[in-house]
Amino acid sequence: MTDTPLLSVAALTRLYGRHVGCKDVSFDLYPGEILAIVGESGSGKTTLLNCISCRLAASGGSVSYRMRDGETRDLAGLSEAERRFLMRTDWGFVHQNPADGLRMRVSAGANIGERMMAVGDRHYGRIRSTAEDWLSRVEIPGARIDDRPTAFSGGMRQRLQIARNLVTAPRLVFMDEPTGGLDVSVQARLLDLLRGLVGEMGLSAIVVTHDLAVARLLSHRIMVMKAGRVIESGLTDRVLDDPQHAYTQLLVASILEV
Ligand SMILES: Nc1ncnc2c1ncn2[C@@H]1O[C@H](COP(=O)(O)OP(=O)(O)OP(=O)(O)O)[C@@H](O)[C@H]1O
Repeated sequence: MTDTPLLSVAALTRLYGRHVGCKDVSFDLYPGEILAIVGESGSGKTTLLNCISCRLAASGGSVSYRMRDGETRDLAGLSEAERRFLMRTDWGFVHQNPADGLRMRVSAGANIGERMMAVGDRHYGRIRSTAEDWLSRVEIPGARIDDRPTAFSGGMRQRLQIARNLVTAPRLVFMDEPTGGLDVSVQARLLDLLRGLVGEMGLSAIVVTHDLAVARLLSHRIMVMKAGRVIESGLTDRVLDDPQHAYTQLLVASILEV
């Protein structure tokens, strides 16, 4: 990890009319760091993730990002084309529902290949062999390369979505409940896989989850949200083993319905 943050979020706020989505959220994310955002349903996790990742306009505050050339830019100042380029090349976004992050009507290989082509790769042989390699990294048999995701199980679809996102070696990956819709046994395997890949590639990630076990396994740091605000943050083990805020104590004790 370096001394310069990859991402800096300052006083980020999103209102829906008079209703608070998230308010005054500030934090830095360093290269190689995994941050989990936790909190009960409606606490503002998804709103915050979408504002940070430029999928939703903020009502106030700022997000700055250190680009590949080393320059830190305020994301609100990027042109639409620059923002799209950043999303395609330097960022990944893993949705809870794989159908939101995959193209369901094209083959598994093409789902991976498309991302490579978006960053300029045009060599068919290399694209296909890289796609094969990534399928095996996410434990999908190479023989399924020409199958569409519609023919895959939920767990396989999610693993394909992960491969599609990671194949271009993004520097920052956003994940919204990445194990959300899966059976418990499938979740555990997927988490192991995800943890291995993220660690191996030294990625930075922001993971939204209502599942503290996911936060415990994946993240270095945790931010606890309630009613749109961050009420506690710190190293994951510290926050989960010794929560300071009464709400976090309830969350950890699983007394809250999350
Ligand atoms: N499009 C919208 N219009 C109005 N209010 C919204 C909208 N989206 C979210 N909200 C409100 O903003 C608050 C935060 O919602 P958000 O979806 O970010 O929470 P969350 O923690 O991600 O919840 P969940 O875990 O259920 O997805 C909630 O009170 C929600 O009702």
